[in-house]
Amino acid sequence: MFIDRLIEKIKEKDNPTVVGLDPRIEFIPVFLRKKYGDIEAVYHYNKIIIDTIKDIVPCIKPQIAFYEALGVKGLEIFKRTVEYGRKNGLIVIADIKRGDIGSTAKAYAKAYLEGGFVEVDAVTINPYLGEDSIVPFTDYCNKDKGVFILAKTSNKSSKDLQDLTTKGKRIYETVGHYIEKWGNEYIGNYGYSSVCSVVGATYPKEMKILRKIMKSAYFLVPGYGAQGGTAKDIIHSFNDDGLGAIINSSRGIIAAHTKEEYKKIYKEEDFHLAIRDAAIKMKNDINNELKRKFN
Ligand SMILES: O=c1ccn([C@@H]2O[C@H](COP(=O)(O)O)[C@@H](O)[C@H]2O)c(=O)[nH]1
Repeated sequence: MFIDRLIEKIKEKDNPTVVGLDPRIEFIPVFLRKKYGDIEAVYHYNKIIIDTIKDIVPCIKPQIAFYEALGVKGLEIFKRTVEYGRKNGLIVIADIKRGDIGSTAKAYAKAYLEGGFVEVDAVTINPYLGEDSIVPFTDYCNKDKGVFILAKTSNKSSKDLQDLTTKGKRIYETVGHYIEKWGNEYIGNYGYSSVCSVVGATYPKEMKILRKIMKSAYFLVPGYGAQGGTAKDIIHSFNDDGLGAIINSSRGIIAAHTKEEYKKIYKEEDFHLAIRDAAIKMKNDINNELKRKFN
């Protein structure tokens, strides 16, 4: 089951974090761009990142937008990146945020969870269209796949719709109840479901509320680092068993080498060492906070 595989990887690496592979050309060191050209360099940059973090991190989350923006070649690089990550033992969550009527959702699910385009371990889903747009994806939870459904997103405007109150509940709370219900039939050995949730690091108060509503949904928590979320902010995404969440950072890790503090230490050819340092720092910061809370 997807959720058991995810939890076992997190335990094996003692690391509840995920590295977001959201490449921008300007992050890629010039020596790689010169060697491969701007677009192909994206693949080699990703490959070096995967080689650099695969022994410490359980999971990667490539964001499809950054590959689509590069055209057909970009999509091909997305596919090769996913395949390279999985071949190297990493769990891959494709951040595709799909949401459409059931018959179309079925095609999206086939594209990503059955290998029509590329086979990943899990995808992100937007629940705005309701249950019949979700079921074509959750059906794959019986086939070792996972689904992460947006509940409270990390962006400032998430309040516009998600914080509205209807029937006495915020929309994000209602979504939380639905996610818990949709996940009931896919509970694994650790008591968590392969139907998971997305909750932004930038909303610790809402996160605490959602943790109470969703007892068995694992949380994917974006918004750490570049968007301002800290180890203290994300701590309520975890349950008392020390499980329940995986925290994402994209720019904060894959662009670490562009920050002054690392530029001082590493030359361009060693950019991957800055990325590794940043990934280890994130792991330690979160684990220290977890120890403070649960020990
Ligand atoms: O609520 C959400 C849902 C998804 N994201 C995605 O996560 C990463 C965050 O990137 P950073 O560079 O660490 O800010 C990106 O792919 C978003 O599309 C999110 O930020 N918030």
